[in-house]
Amino acid sequence: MKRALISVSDKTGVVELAQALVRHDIEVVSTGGTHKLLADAGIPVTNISDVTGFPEIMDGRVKTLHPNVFGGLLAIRGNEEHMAAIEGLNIRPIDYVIVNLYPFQATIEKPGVDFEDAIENIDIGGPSMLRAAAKNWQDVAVVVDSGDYARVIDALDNGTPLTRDEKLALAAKVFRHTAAYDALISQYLTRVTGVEYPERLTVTYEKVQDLRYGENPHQGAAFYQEPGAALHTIAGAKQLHGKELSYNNINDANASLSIVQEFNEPAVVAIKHTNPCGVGVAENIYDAYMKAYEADPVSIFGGIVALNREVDAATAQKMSELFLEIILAPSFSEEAMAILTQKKNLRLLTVSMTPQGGIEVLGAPRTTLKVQGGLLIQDLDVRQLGDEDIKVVTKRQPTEDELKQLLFSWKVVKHVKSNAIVVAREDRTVGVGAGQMNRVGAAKIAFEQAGDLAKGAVLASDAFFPMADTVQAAAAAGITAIIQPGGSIKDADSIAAADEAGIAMVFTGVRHFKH
Ligand SMILES: NC(=O)c1ncn([C@@H]2O[C@H](COP(=O)(O)O)[C@@H](O)[C@H]2O)c1NC=O
Repeated sequence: MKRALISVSDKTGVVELAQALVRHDIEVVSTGGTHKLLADAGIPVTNISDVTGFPEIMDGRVKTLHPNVFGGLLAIRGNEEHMAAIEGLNIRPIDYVIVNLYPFQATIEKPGVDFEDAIENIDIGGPSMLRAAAKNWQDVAVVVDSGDYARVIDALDNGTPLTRDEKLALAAKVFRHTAAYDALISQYLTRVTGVEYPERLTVTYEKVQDLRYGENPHQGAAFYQEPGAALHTIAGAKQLHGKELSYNNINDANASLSIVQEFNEPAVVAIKHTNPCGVGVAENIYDAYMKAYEADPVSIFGGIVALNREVDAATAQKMSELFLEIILAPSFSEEAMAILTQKKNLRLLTVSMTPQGGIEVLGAPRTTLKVQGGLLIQDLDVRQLGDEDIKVVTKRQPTEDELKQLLFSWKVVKHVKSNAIVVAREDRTVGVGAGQMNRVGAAKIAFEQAGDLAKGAVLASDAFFPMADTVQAAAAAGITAIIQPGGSIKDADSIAAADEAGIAMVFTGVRHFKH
């Protein structure tokens, strides 16, 4: 008689599976809680203690860890020595293993999780059984995912046995599962022990969805999320309407979210190719949108717009006049939904607006960049300016109004690809120069876009000026105040150029490269 061992924490669907096994004369063996559930459902089930000859001990820390179990799992059926060994010891083969693990992830995601509770939720016996069965995959069908129960039931009921490929696929799934489980434990303990950049990086991501393609149609792609990805991240966003998100949509929406989360006041960000083409802040979301729109009415076309307040009817109406790929906001009013859902292709996403770098389960938020043969990983750039960072280096002090505009432009320039220059006026960008190989080139693009609006505007630069040319160009364009990190050996030249033009310039001592 064949044997199945069932030991599951998540008991979804397990009664139906056990019924099918029993229907086909397969003996079911189970551990405490699973045994009780199956017995209560009227299913004949053997207690694991009758197999091991031991009671479950130490609050379940040891229940299946026994040669009578592992011999039955690991014996290669075609190996005479193996079979003689287990037979001599009165160990019976186990042909099916259905196991899922203690809920470690759910435990560490509980607010204020207790360390002892987390440790107790590290499953030992379950992964051991899964790995043993998966190693012996040709002889043991191993099921870790309740989504695979239907196929096992079908195999039994319809006489379509699991194929070699299916059994190998089930085993591969097990090793992905146990590897991810251990990765999560190691990440948690890495955080608890305060190790910032461990000697070995063990991370795990879960698939959210396959994507139609990557950055270009000839590239395959999928979207994965961090376990417990928080609600305020793009992975935690909820899609209310529209076509499936694309690779570029997700990347752009992420960029828009990162910028809009910089602001506490009502703010709107329009994004093209991960760079902001318009950012506006105001007392209400409609005005903020109009500022972001007017910043660059050309580039916003086909763009992604993030708002940090509920989208109301008036703002929705205005946005519906344009072709946009995505609108992302904490919420949409009913009227706004009625207006925007008329646009079939427009994607509507809700995301909570907790500032970036908010609650994280597995430690400080980081950014990663895949390079050939490796991975660059760094802390997220969440450095905010304090009063102590602002150093006026020119003869002229910025006015209060200029300082406000400088701080606004500084928040934006941090999110623009380097070399980055942002030209801004009253709480809106008017020119953005992104991703240029030289700084003055980025400035020229920003001035050209700003046109006459550059006169009397302010300028932010993500890194220092290597020479005075950008300040001279700014003076010619009519810029009145500049914010930049400082730190060039030629700072004195830039300061002199600013003084000559009557420009007020502040150094922050903070650089915001973004590549
Ligand atoms: N210690 C052991 O020998 C052991 N054997 C199985 N488990 C786990 O116990 C859980 C099922 O327990 P129960 O059937 O009592 O509800 C499963 O998640 C299984 O992975 C064990 N628990 C933890 O390590």
